[in-house]
Amino acid sequence: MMPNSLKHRLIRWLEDNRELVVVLFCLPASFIFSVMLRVRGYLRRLGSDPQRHDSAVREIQARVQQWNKLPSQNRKLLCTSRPNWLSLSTKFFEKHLNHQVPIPLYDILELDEQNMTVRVEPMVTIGDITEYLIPKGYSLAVTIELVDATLGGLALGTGMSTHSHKAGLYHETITSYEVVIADGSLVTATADNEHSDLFKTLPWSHGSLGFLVALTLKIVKIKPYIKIKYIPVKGQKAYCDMIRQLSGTNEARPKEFPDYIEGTIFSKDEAVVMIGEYSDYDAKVPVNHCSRWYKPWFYKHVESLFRKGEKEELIPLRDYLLRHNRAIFWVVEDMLSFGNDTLFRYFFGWLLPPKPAFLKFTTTPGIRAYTFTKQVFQDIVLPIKELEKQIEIASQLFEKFPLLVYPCKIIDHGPSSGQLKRPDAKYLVPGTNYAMYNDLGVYGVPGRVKEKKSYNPVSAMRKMEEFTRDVGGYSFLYADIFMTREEFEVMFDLSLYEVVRKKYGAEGAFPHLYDKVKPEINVFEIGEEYAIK
Ligand SMILES: Cc1cc2nc3c(=O)[nH]c(=O)nc-3n(C[C@H](O)[C@H](O)[C@H](O)COP(=O)(O)OP(=O)(O)OC[C@H]3O[C@@H](n4cnc5c(N)ncnc54)[C@H](O)[C@@H]3O)c2cc1C
Ligand SMILES: NC(=O)C1=CN([C@@H]2O[C@H](COP(=O)(O)OP(=O)(O)OC[C@H]3O[C@@H](n4cnc5c(N)ncnc54)[C@H](OP(=O)(O)O)[C@@H]3O)[C@@H](O)[C@H]2O)C=CC1
Ligand SMILES: CC(C)=CCC[C@@H](C)[C@H]1CC[C@H]2C3=C(CC[C@]12C)[C@@]1(C)CC[C@H](O)C[C@@H]1CC3
Repeated sequence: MMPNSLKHRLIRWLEDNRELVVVLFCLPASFIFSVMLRVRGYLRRLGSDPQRHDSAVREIQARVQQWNKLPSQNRKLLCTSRPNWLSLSTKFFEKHLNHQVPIPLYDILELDEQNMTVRVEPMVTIGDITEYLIPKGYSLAVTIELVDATLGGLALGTGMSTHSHKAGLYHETITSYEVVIADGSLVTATADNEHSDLFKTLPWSHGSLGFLVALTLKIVKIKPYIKIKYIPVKGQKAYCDMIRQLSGTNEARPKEFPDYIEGTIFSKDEAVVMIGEYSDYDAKVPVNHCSRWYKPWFYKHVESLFRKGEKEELIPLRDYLLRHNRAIFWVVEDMLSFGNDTLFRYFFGWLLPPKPAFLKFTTTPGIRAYTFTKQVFQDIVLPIKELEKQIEIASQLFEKFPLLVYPCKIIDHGPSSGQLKRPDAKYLVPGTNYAMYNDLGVYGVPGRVKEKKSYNPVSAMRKMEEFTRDVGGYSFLYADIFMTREEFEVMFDLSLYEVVRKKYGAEGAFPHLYDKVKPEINVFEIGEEYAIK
């Protein structure tokens, strides 16, 4: 046993030298961890066999049927056995309190070039599908930027990308879900079959309605490059108006929209707006392999354009899609302040990013409390007409820049059409059935924490959530939420969801959505304890 004084000295040393610990321990360990996961993925692919899909699904059905035979007092609620640390959520849903069913479904089942769809098993990752589709000249209509996200997790959570002003949220690109429901039967839900109610409520359901065993997604034709134009803009109104105009929010809409739109807001008054188009090689435009290990972090490169001025570049498509991977947007900056220094990049840049799964795997209760009290990881879907207000409130509450803005179409599917409330009529784009929203991404250590100014994470986040509810927005549910159940039910429309839960026997079989996504820790208690007074 180590004496207490020595233990405290060691902890103190680790805290005072934490960047050294990140470089000498976290990054190499995370790298080895990633290699091990890659080898596991490779071995899994070697033994993969799409023909086995039906028998694997029968096995899942059999397990659910066995669960049904258990005496009711022994029946814990169902969830998948995917370990928590693999999931791209900041929370640790308490799987050990549930009955876990393995979903060993990792195969791409069928590419249908006629109908421009791909049928996949739910555990296929964004990394797998881009490796498969891009060489064939396709990509998903909404390709999320994190290689580890699974296509099933995104379907039952949500997803968005810089193409979402055209394609909408990820679930708008799903044409069918194959689901094992609570009695063990297999149903296929599409927009217009007898399970259309299930189809409408599976997005944002987080595994609270059944086990997803396959899904079919729309794909789009691509070109090898994205021709990207960076436009540095000064003045809040100027950059907000530009993003709205480019994404087609205003009545006077351009005929053609850019394929990709992104805004990175560096201060209240400065942003770089990026527009990208699919492109073939063009000798007149410089090529930037921006995802290579020695290249500046993407958002730093973008920031440098304030000095250099407007610019056009060709980025190979995969490099573009993974442009934010090495710095996890700007999350890594707060762990490693010198991570973007030239020398570090050339010698150690290949060690980045620390794998989110590794960060979760090594999270102790103390780190978990630290992560949600002294850091903020939030993506919030808000009406783009309120962009100025969003920036004002987020910067007041968190003092954290950059902020990420992705425009996103929210389609009005009519009354009671799923968990997403209908967009308010005042936000609808005239002459269309959709409103233009945007993701506002806030990531990292709030300025107030860095400067040791008073900061209460719970009241800050609750103010942000209140604003979100007031304007009819939605919080991404991978992130910590601070809402009570009543407030949650104001943000989301659970009317059809509750009907579907009853109809498909999910009540008493799967946890309720709110219970699935609320933080596993008492945020109010811990938030108070850690608040900077
Ligand atoms: C061993 C280790 C593991 C880490 N794991 C994660 C992780 O899982 N997720 C993540 O987002 N970042 C992780 N980090 C990075 C850490 O969160 C960053 O260093 C932090 O963002 C620093 O912010 P700051 O400079 O504002 O901290 P400060 O405000 O200066 O930090 C406040 C206090 O908390 C301590 N502290 C900070 N981070 C940790 C931590 N993770 N464990 C224990 N004490 C800490 C600091 O040393 C300091 O005493 C880890 C760092 C270390 C050394
Ligand atoms: N750009 C973007 O849009 C991004 C979005 N995200 C978010 O990350 C999450 C996706 O991460 P990922 O790690 O892939 O997914 P997760 O493992 O976090 O799964 C998300 C939810 O879906 C459930 N689920 C997953 N697979 C199945 C299945 N086959 N059957 C039933 N339920 C299932 C999980 O339930 P269970 O707990 O039972 O496993 C969990 O509640 C989403 O919430 C998404 O919103 C993350 C990064 C970027
Ligand atoms: C661009 C959009 C729409 C979303 C990007 C979301 C990401 C920034 C987050 C998704 C999962 C998040 C996690 C973390 C940081 C932010 C995300 C990558 C952590 C790595 C933060 C540190 C914790 O210890 C583990 C988290 C895992 C999930």
